[in-house]
Amino acid sequence: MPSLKYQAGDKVMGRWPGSSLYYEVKVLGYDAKSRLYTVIYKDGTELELKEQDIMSVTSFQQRTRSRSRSNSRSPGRRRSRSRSPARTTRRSSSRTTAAAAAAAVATDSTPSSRGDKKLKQAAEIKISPIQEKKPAENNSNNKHEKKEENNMASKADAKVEVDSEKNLGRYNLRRRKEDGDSKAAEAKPEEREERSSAAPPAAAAASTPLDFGGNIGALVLMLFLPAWVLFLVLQVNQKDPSLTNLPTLPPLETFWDPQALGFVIIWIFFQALLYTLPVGKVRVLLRSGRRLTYRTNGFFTFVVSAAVVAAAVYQGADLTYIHSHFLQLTSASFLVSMLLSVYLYVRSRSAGLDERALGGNSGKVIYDFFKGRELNPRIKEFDLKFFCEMRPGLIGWCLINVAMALAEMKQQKLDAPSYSMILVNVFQLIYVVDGLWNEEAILTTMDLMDDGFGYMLAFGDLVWVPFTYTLQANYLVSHPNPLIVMTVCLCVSVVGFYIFRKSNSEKNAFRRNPADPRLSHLKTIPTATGKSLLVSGWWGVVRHPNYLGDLIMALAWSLPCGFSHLLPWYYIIYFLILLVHRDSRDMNACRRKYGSAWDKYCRTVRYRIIPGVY
Ligand SMILES: NC(=O)C1=CN([C@@H]2O[C@H](COP(=O)(O)OP(=O)(O)OC[C@H]3O[C@@H](n4cnc5c(N)ncnc54)[C@H](OP(=O)(O)O)[C@@H]3O)[C@@H](O)[C@H]2O)C=CC1
Ligand SMILES: CC(C)=CCC[C@@H](C)[C@H]1CC=C2C3=C(CC[C@@]21C)[C@@]1(C)CC[C@H](O)C(C)(C)[C@@H]1CC3
Repeated sequence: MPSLKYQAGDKVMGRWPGSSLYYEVKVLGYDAKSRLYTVIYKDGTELELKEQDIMSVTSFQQRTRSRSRSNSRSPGRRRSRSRSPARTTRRSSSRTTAAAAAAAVATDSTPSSRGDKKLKQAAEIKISPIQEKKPAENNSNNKHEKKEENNMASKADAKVEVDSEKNLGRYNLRRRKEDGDSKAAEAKPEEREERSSAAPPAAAAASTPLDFGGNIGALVLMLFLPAWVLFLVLQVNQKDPSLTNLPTLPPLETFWDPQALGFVIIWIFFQALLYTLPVGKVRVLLRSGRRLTYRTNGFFTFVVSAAVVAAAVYQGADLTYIHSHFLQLTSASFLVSMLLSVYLYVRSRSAGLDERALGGNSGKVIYDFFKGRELNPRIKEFDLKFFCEMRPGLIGWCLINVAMALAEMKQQKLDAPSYSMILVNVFQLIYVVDGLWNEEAILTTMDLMDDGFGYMLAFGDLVWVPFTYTLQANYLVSHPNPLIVMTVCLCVSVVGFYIFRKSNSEKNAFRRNPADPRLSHLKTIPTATGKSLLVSGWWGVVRHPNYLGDLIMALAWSLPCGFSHLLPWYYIIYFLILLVHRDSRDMNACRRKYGSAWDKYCRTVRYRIIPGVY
């Protein structure tokens, strides 16, 4: 390994996955493809580690010394750390000693005397080979596994058993059964949150295999997506929209309207202002040693926005401007999303390695620009990705829908919006308000956890969502459709929403606090990161029950538009493609994160989105 930081045979300190504990390890080799070092612990346990999880012994000692010095200077800053799954605070057990653990050093901010004691306790790790399980044991009904996992969830201070899975060279961490107590269940919510977030950092220096066909695919998408939005926006005004009846391109100057740009900017700044107000709960996401705080005041923002818009209408503002200047508003938003993407790319060049997303850190300019390099770009505490995903476009979606209802009344000379328009408005309003009400759930989604913030999300949040998700309402303005299947629409919507909400809440609650007594009936699979996977309940039916619910809702949004044209059905077709692709991206990401535990989950829960079909 000539040009590598660590050479085979080097004695170094290796971080234990999912924790902040470092152990003395010997480097065995390096795999250039996966960019992982194979290291061996003193007892013979082998693991694969990223470069940033390894440190030379000297720099480790310097770091530990300087930390304990600064800690002894500022005792007020000490805090008890319970987030690591490998961390234990219990008395030593004769069954739980390991040579590897003897070298363990806690790197957290504890004074050295206490640190030594903690060290010993942290060393209570048992390393034993996993038995190859018979297929029957892999079954989700395996009570033993369930019990073990429940213990794991409910004990922040339980001992950890490290099992080596010989065939794959991977490891599972499991708490031991007999260590039952309910400390974690009693812990304060903030503490629980920290604990359940104890996964290894998602950000890393290395990149993952390229999605979307790499540079070329990203370039094609970057050109295709705005062109497609333009196509839809022009199509929806056609009397008879169809793939064979293409719209004519308007003169270039019609795209540009400074007033429309002004409105877009005012809307974004207004949303940004509301986002910064100190209202709502503060949520914490732990990422590569950083504490990221999020203020979840989405619902409040929605209510204030609605009140301000209502007041403006009362004062004589004409919301139908949005319908009549739709093209200009779309191009203005596109311009803003482009500028934002360039800003994001430029600032990502100075982002630290641990602040970059795995997916957009390939070194290929176009691909990285598209996917986004920085995971959670922030201006001070202002999180750009979280804000863009949850505020201007999402709330703008409802504003546009209301404008379409008013435009329909104006165009069709109606005293009230049509039933079809009301249903589309109400269904989508519920979807958006639900998203804002459960805003903290977004912190466990792929976008926040794994994807960088670049063109894809900037364009998606600011252009795609507000200007294409409103297509059904926009279509109804000039294509009235008498509603004959009201009850069917309502039933489909309720079923979809129920599945969507229940499954998302189940996963979110589990990720926030695996020891939640309301989830104690669920079966889980432990993984080497310390996090577990739900294998019963909604997540035992299919691997993405939330996508299933979302798709069923999408059906309910198109039904009120009737069957005269394909255009209002475009959303469900697009959404199916998006979610199938998203599902495979997530499958790959989870396989990388959880290794054999993920394969086991997939063997147990065979279908991805639609039970019995896919
Ligand atoms: N309207 C729209 O345009 C869109 C809506 N959505 C909706 O947004 C929501 C979020 O979607 P998305 O972020 O894609 O995906 P998910 O919310 O499904 O998040 C996927 C993550 O959940 C965790 N996970 C997966 N399986 C399990 C399991 N068995 N037990 C516990 N955790 C598990 C994994 O992360 P980890 O283990 O690290 O926690 C995985 O990476 C969905 O409801 C989706 O329908 C999504 C895209 C577009
Ligand atoms: C084609 C293209 C540019 C794709 C970009 C994808 C984005 C449009 C979507 C990625 C994930 C999203 C989510 C929502 C909106 C669409 C995007 C941004 C979401 C905010 C909608 C409301 C839901 O309740 C939600 C909060 C679960 C959801 C989160 C994911």
